[in-house]
Order: sequence, then structure tokens, then C-alpha cells
Amino acid sequence: MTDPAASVYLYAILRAKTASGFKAFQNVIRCRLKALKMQQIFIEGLSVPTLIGVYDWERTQQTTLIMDLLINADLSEAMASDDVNHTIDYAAVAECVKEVGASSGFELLEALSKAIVDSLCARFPIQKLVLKIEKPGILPDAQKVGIQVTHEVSE
Ligand SMILES: Nc1nc2c(c(=O)[nH]1)N=C([C@H](O)[C@@H](O)CO)CN2
Repeated sequence: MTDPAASVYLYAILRAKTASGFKAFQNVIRCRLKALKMQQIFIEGLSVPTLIGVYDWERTQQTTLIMDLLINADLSEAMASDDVNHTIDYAAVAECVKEVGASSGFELLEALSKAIVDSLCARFPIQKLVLKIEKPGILPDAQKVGIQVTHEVSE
């Protein structure tokens, strides 16, 4: 148990005399531990130039995609140490995504998303990743089209 406050709650449970008191304290602990796991890093509106598209006219030059990333990770060590080496550096994440974009030439956003997810999860201690990829100005009656994928890393 990484949270020092959790031991306080545990002590409180041991002191709880009634069944309802015990349950209430159990719920406090559950909420507290859940909240501690809900640590996220995000990047919004990342421009990623890449060769992408099904049709010939899309493959004559790179398209700039816009990506949002939401990463669940354990940030508690960096919270305590204030050291960037103890967390997932979002600048490094952005660089990794741009590298995949620059070096790939997929037809589908789906295939590109898999390459990005694989690359990020291989390099960073990610628990869960939500990746949204937007392709602006493609359909005449839509501002943007795109996909969103969620990847959970099993323990
Ligand atoms: N689900 C998807 N549908 C489409 C994609 C895609 O990547 N995923 N791509 C295209 C074309 O490349 C589009 O950009 C131009 O029509 C079509 N549909």
C-alpha cells in the first residue's frame, strides 16, 4: 500500500465497533484507493504530419492529423519526488507519436492508431491509453472525421 493515509483508515476500521461503521470505513478506503489510481497525463491537439489515406490523391503529400491522448499511469512517485525521471514525460510521448507518424504510411487511421499504441506502450509504463485521431477537412459536410481507441494494458 503506497498511500500513508491508507494506514490511518485501516486503523480506523480496526477501531470501528459496529457493522455499519465498518462498512462506512471500508467505502472510504475504497474511494481513497480508487482516487489514487486515477492519475492521468493528457496531450490535446497534437499536430502529427503523416502519409495517410486510402486514395491516390491523399498519398501525394503528408496530411496533418490532430491527436488527443489520455494516459492513465502511476504518477505517485513523481508527486513525491518532483522529478521528471519518475513520471511519463509528456514531451517524450509527443515526440514518440510524431516519430511514428513521420515514419509510417498507412492507409487507415485504425492501422496508424495501432502502431502508435504499440510504440507508446512498449516505451512507457502506461496503464491505459485513450487515443483520438482527427483528420480535418476531409468530408465536405463535416469539420473533421476520425477514430478513438482505448487500450488497457493487462497487469
Ligand atoms: N474508418 C475509416 N474510414 C475511412 C478512412 C479511415 O482511415 N478509417 N479513410 C478514408 C480515406 O482515406 C479518407 O480520408 C478520404 O475519403 C475513408 N474512410
